[in-house]
Amino acid sequence: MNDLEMYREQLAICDDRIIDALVERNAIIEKIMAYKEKYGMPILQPAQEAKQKRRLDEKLKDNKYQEEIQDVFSRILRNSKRIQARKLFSYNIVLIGFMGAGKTTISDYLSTMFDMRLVEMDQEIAEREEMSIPDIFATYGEEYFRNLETSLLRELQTGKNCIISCGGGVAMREENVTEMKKNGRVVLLTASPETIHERVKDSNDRPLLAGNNSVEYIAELMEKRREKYEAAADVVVQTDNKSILEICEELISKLTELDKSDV
Ligand SMILES: Nc1ncnc2c1ncn2[C@@H]1O[C@H](COP(=O)(O)OP(=O)(O)O)[C@@H](O)[C@H]1O
Ligand SMILES: O=C(O)C1=C[C@@H](OP(=O)(O)O)[C@@H](O)[C@H](O)C1
Ligand SMILES: [Mg+2]
Repeated sequence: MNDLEMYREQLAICDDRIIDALVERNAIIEKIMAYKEKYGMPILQPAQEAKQKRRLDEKLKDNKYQEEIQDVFSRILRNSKRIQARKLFSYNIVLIGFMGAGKTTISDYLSTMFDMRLVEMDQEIAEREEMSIPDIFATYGEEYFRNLETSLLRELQTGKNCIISCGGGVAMREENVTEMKKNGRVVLLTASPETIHERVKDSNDRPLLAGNNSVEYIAELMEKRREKYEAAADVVVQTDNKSILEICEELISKLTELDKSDV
């Protein structure tokens, strides 16, 4: 055997060790998940994730291949998140609720924590139309926007394990709710009119609130929509005075409870 062949054999042995380590690592991930479930512990532990990262940074500080190894670990972490997500959610998570309830914020956080695909409907529509939501309303009218929402939602039913952040009006159409439920569980986020007002009062990207941005108007529109939101929801998470992490934990635990009661 010449040297080159010998090195190639050594490389193959190394790869086998990496595979064995990854299999072992993934099995540990599953054990951690089972442990958290058994003892009712929070699934998302950003502080632990940060601690793990600090440990790696320290360990690789003077390593010649620091950048390359960090890159591999970022993928390993992403894949661990996917393993968790696939185990927890075999469906789309669809967030609905009034403007300012936190659909965009919560979806964004969840998609990062579980490395799940995220579709922010407002953003997707604005990108496709090459126009902001207020401009779409002003140029083509609300009905046109609502039709775009319906066709996007239909299109999204080909996938699973995706987070769909709806615009606040999406759940008002019955046909949209039928679409959401094909592959998804529907999570309703709620907040009081006062909280909503506090959250949205300085924003200009919600045409329905332009010139109407008061607690009274919000309360009135919310009341008109309430029945449809509640009818569409599989689970409800109230968000007043709660942190993003608390809301996400509650959402996860309510969804997993729902799955247990389904079987
Ligand atoms: N739980 C929360 N606590 C404090 N502020 C929040 C919370 N959830 C959302 N926000 C803030 O409220 C505003 C509206 O949130 P957003 O996610 O855009 O709501 P939606 O998509 O439901 O309209 C944003 O500025 C966001 O940072
Ligand atoms: O409630 C609504 O009818 C709307 C909510 C908005 O999304 P957010 O709920 O994310 O603000 C956006 O889709 C549009 O301005 C209409
Ligand atoms: Mg939003």
